Amino acid sequence: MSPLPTQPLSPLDGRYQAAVSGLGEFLSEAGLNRARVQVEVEWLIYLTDHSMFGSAPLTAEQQASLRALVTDFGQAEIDELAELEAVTRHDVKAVEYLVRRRLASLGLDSIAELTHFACTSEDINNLSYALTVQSAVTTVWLPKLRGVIAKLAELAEQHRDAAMLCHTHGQPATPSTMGKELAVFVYRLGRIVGQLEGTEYLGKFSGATGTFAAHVVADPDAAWPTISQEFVEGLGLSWNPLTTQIESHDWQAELYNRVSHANRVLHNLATDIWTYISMGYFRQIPQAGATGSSTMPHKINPIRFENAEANLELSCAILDSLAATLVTSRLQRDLTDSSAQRNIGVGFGHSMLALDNIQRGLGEIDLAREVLLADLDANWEILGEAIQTVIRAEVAAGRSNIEDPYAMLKELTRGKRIGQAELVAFVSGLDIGDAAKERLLALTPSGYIGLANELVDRLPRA
Ligand SMILES: O=C(O)C[C@H](Nc1ncnc2c1ncn2[C@@H]1O[C@H](COP(=O)(O)O)[C@@H](O)[C@H]1O)C(=O)O
Repeated sequence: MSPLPTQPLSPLDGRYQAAVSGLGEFLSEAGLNRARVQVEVEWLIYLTDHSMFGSAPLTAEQQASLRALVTDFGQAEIDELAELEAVTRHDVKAVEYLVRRRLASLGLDSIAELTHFACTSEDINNLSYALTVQSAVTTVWLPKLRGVIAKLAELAEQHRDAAMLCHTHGQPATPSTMGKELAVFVYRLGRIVGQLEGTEYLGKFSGATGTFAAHVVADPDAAWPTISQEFVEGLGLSWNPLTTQIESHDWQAELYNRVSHANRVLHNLATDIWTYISMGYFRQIPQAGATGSSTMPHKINPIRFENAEANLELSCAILDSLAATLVTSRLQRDLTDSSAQRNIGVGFGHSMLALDNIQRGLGEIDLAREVLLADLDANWEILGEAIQTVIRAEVAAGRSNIEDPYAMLKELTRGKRIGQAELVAFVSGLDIGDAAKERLLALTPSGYIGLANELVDRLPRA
């Protein structure tokens, strides 16, 4: 057997590449290296703009040519960095050397020694991770989540009035509408999106042990904490003033916990829709050319929701691990965070893939209203709650003397299948006020939905 050509080991880089490719723009190694170049370049521009260490501000053209190193970052830079790193055995040093090489070719040798000035690698790395994770979350993952929420909100609105038998403990229970049940997920996910929108992306820029030691020795008079704050905030990040060598990663733990929380709510959605499909409440729309089972030709399987379930679990496993481990680093630093952070994209990738499958799955189901109605009609005993509650209200209001209405209805309905006729006969014989009796006689399982449909209208408008 001849060996295969090099293969991607992760399915995210193989069969699912198209669904997650937007994340690779930021959370891949190349995305990280491009951000590292950006931070190095911006620090050079900051130092020269402030004429530090005898430098003079670069011309607008020179600044643009430096920034073009970021915007034009491509395969040539990726290959060159790999070559440089093979020698340096240090990924950030390789980026510094790449920038220095470009300075030479741009005729900016005079500022070469300001490259990576007073920086420890983490000064570059933490800002690069904050920038790339921020971009991935705000421009790729959150929009995908918002797309799923919008689709769910559309379905909630569409099925606002579709009465449905509920199941608590898997047993028939007081009905709702399918719209309201979907709206619950819209509301839950919307809250988490709100929290995610408030994420603080923190950055530190204070040298080898977070003390500005090299900075102060190089220029005792400069206001280094202010410079650090200005620089970090200038990149669109929040400044972390007090750290060891590494940014403490608390913002990352907070973010990944929230993303995991969103994943878990989506998992609940996926398993609920799967269950509704298996109950016949949702019908799967056949896709032209698709096969359900390789042997049972009749089948359409709910594979979109099953794929989502598995990938949400994988995403949580990775993001939970990151959230749990990134917040500790021995003394002033160990390198475990660096190794772990290389998997941020994998954590988001599995979630992104799940979102893609949920989005597709939601577009391939139809509500089977007749099944919903038939199920409601087969379970008149669920009106036991309505009847006992109305009797109690009548007793409280002095219009009835019935003793222990709950026990009475329990006797009639518990563990039994009661039809419309038995319930009508039972209600007709009740000694309660006329208006209440009329209300009960008019009640059907599909009409016993409370305010379920109106509750859908309480969803915040997008
Ligand atoms: O500014 C510094 O570099 C300070 C230095 N701490 C480090 N900070 C950040 N990166 C470092 C550090 N040390 C190593 N490396 C480089 O990390 C890379 C680890 O590679 P891999 O195991 O593939 O994740 C790999 O490229 C390593 O070379 C310290 O001594 O405190």
